[in-house]
Amino acid sequence: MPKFAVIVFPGTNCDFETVSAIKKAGGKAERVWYKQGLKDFDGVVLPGGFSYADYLRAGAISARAEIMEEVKALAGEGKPVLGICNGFQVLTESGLLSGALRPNKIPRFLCRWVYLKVSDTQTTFTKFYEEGEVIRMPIAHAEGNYYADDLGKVKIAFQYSDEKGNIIEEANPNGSLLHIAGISNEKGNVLGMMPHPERASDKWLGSEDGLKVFKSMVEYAKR
Ligand SMILES: NC(=O)CC[C@H](N)C(=O)O
Repeated sequence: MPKFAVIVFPGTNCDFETVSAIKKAGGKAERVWYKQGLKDFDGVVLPGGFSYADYLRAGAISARAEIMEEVKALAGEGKPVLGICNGFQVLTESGLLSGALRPNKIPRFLCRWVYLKVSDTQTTFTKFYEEGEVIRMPIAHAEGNYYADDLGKVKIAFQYSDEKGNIIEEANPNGSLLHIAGISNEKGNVLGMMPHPERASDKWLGSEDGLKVFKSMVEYAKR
């Protein structure tokens, strides 16, 4: 059974839920304090939260922690690396994914449910979805407005949409370029997303649409 490290920085707050979601998806998962090493893991998840209280820019300080060198090495080996919300911010700040997460268009913290269209089912984290599938999960961020000068090095995995999958202005909560909610690297083994799939991993949470992100990742890591 593949084993995943869920990295905890000072201020991370979605680590326990993320561990539960990975376990529910059939994997093993452990919380790993950022000062610990990353030995014997088949993949890494950088969970959401307020690491270093979003000081400077969200994710900027965590991205410079030593453990990120190990995460880069692991990504280079083709292993899965998933960044959720603050984790996505850490991935762009560390250069593992290109682009940046700017403050939301209306500069305030947004906490609500959104619809997403699955735009790419070829990544390590989206294989269990159908092309164009519309899913529902929560967002909770102040800096989620994805921007990149050049989209040449990324693939769009998730886009904000309406209930029917239409990519319209009103469905974009934060002003992100091309309504981007999640992107991956070219290989598809590093993915960052602003919405929280772990908060949509059980019916009693209001949706279990996010579970397939973890199932896809676990299945991939079994190979
Ligand atoms: N839920 C989160 O991970 C929040 C990320 C970050 N603290 C922000 O507000 O943008």
